[in-house]
Amino acid sequence: MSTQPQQPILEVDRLHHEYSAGRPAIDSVSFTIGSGELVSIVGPSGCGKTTLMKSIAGLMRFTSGTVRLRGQDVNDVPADLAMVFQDYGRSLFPWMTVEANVELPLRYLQVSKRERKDRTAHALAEVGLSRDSDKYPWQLSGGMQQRAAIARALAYRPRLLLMDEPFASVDAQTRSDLEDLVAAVHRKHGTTIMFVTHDIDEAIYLGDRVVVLTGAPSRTLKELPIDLPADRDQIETKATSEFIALRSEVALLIRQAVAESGHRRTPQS
Ligand SMILES: Nc1ncnc2c1ncn2[C@@H]1O[C@H](COP(=O)(O)OP(=O)(O)OP(=O)(O)O)[C@@H](O)[C@H]1O
Repeated sequence: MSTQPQQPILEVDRLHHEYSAGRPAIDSVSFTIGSGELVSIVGPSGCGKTTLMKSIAGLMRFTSGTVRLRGQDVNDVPADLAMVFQDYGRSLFPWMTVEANVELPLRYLQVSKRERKDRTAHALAEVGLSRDSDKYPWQLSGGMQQRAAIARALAYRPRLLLMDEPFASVDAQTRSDLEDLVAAVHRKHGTTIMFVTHDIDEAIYLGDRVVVLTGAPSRTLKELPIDLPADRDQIETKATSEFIALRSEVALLIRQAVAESGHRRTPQS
C-alpha cells in the first residue's frame, strides 16, 4: 500500500470556511489523495468533515484556500466524482427500481444504452444485488440500499469517490460486510476514495492513510500511513499489534484534538 501519493487526484490546500464572518467552521485543512489511494478522514464531532466534503464536491463555495481535482480548481460539481452518503433512505429514488437508480447517472455520460445496461449489471453483481435489480428501494433493507448506492457509484466509474459516513446508520454486522465490500472494490478497481468517518477502527481498517483533523475549527492534525497488508480481515487484522498500536495512536490524537478544542463529544473507538 502506498504511503505517499505519487500522482495527486485531489489536492486540498489551506481550506478555510466561515458560515458567518469571523466564526470559522474550518480553520486550515490541507491534504492530498493520490491516484488509487483510499484516505480516511477522521476527527471529533462537529469538526467540519461535512463542510470539507461539500467543499470538495463543489456543493458549496468555501471562504478561502484551494481544492483541485486532477489539477483543476473545483468551482462547481465535478463530472467525474461520485458520492455515497450516510442517509441511504434519501439517496435512491423510491419510484425507480434498483436497476434504474444505478443506471440513472450513466444517462448523463456519452455511453450507449448497451454499455449502460452492462455497467449496471456488473455493478449490481459486484455488490450482490443481481437478483434484486427489479425491486424498489423501499423493498430493501438499509444495508441493501447502501449496496445499491455503492453500485451506482461503481457503475459511474468516478475518478474520485467521496464517502461521507456511509455506514453510520446500519447495524454492526452489515457495517462490517459493507466495509469489506468497499475494501474489495478498492483493491480490485484501484478506485480513489476519500472516506469520512467518526469510527477510528473503520478509518484504519479501510485506509491507506488516515488524516486526523482537530476539533472545530478544524486543522489537519496528523497524517498516518497505514502499513498493514492489503488483504485485511475484520477479526485477524484488528487483533494484530500493528492495528492496536494505530488505534491507540489515533484515539490519543483525537483526545488531544477534543481537549484542545474544548469539545465534549468524542468519536467511537
Ligand atoms: N449551513 C450551516 N450554517 C451555519 N453553520 C453551519 C452550517 N453547517 C455546519 N455549520 C457549523 O459548522 C461546523 C462544522 O459542521 P459540519 O457539519 O461540517 O461538521 P461535522 O464534522 O460533519 O459534524 P458531525 O461530526 O456532527 O457530523 C459546526 O459548528 C456546525 O454547526
